[in-house]
Amino acid sequence: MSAAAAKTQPDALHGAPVYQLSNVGKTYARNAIKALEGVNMTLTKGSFSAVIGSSGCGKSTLLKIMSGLIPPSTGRVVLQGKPVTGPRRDIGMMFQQATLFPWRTTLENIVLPIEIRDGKAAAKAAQTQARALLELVGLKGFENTYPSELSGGMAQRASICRMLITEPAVLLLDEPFSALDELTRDFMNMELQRICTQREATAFLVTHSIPEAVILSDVVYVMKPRPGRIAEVVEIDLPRPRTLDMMTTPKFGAMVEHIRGRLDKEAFI
Ligand SMILES: Nc1ncnc2c1ncn2[C@@H]1O[C@H](COP(=O)(O)OP(=O)(O)OP(=O)(O)O)[C@@H](O)[C@H]1O
Repeated sequence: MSAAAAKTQPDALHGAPVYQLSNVGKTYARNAIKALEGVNMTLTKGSFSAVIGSSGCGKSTLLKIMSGLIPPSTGRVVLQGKPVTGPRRDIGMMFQQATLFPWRTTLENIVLPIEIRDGKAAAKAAQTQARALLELVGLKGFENTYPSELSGGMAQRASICRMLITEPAVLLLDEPFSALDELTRDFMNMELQRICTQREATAFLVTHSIPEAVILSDVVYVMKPRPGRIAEVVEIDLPRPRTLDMMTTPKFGAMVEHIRGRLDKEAFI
């Protein structure tokens, strides 16, 4: 077998289970498309997982079900011991675009989830925490800046703060840095790793990039389409913290090649 350890169930991750998906399936009633079938997955505390697969294999459907935005047709999703039946406070999400409100300062954008949830006074009280988060992501001094004055990478870093302000148990990341140039994206991925490690966050990333999945993850789920399913679970046993230098090592290359070989051709970038 190649350097990538192909297994049906990862055993290097012994943390407490945070997210548990059992036999999750989804058939869209409108067109009877079976978008997902028999998905079983356990994310453990502090682990970083990525899902990779060709366009239309069900990645977004999986993320929507995990976040409680849509219900599964079959199976169960349990987060921190409670079934996910709708959007939840302990789930943080991040998307491709930063989606900051242009009329609010960086600080005001970051405390917005608190304001929506608990009101203006709570949002004001959360400003101290927001300032600490801005420092964590290297945006100290940009508290009163408006989004139009931030670069793409800075805006995404502000989005990370907005996601973290509610202290979610899990981070669901839908290609958060795909709109950024390659250098910024690599840098942001290392930042993401640092933040996740520091906060012991459990993260789940949807990506089209095999190297990105490998450099960030403890486990990579390879999906196949029609019906969308997990074809293989690949454990990534590179040491932590990961560094960009690792991407040039033979071991990293072997893992990328292994996953590439498991994917349909249209998944390549
Ligand atoms: N709301 C919907 N109604 C009906 N069919 C849908 C809906 N959303 C997705 N599908 C179908 O379900 C399948 C999986 O779609 P999904 O968006 O989950 O794939 P994906 O892996 O995220 O794709 P991409 O990488 O292109 O974003 C596709 O065949 C798609 O056409």
